[in-house]
Amino acid sequence: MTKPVHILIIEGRYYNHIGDALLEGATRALDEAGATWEVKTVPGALEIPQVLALAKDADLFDEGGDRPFHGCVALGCVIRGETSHYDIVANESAHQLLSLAIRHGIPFGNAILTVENEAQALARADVNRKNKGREAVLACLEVLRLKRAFRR
Ligand SMILES: Nc1c(NC[C@H](O)[C@H](O)[C@H](O)CO)[nH]c(=O)[nH]c1=O
Ligand SMILES: CC(=O)[C@@H](O)COP(=O)(O)O
Repeated sequence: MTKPVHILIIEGRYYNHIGDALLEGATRALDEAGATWEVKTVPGALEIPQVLALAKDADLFDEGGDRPFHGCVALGCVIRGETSHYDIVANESAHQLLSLAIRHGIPFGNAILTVENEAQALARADVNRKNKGREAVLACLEVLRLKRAFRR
């Protein structure tokens, strides 16, 4: 029997209520796909690429492993403040995550919201509205499907 797809969710919890909604959307989508997952929680978006790098260094994406991860989904929310810090957190988190994903062939879906205000964040996290947690899961699973197809 083939093992179910196993996904590493790394979530930044800078805004807890937004995080709850993103995680609900992501895990529901994984359930529907018959996938399993493990969640690692960090304070903010800038810690998410660090954890993905550490997981890669620990060989957790190695298909030969006992319980490898087949992909990664990042959840988080960056809301613009008064200073330029927003640009660093928003751009660096996305850039570093994509770089790691591409360099190491890790199927990856990004639901780190980058928004102007809380209302925009709520609309995008809410499972009954834009449901970006789900969108990131579906993107990750689609890249995994293509990765496997390329190897055949
Ligand atoms: N302002 C936001 C942050 N900032 C925190 C950083 O991500 C990081 O935790 C801190 O600089 C310590 O290294 N993080 C978010 O996820 N969202 C924000 O809006
Ligand atoms: C995106 C952020 O880091 C943000 O919360 C920072 O706010 P500020 O620019 O007002 O310090």
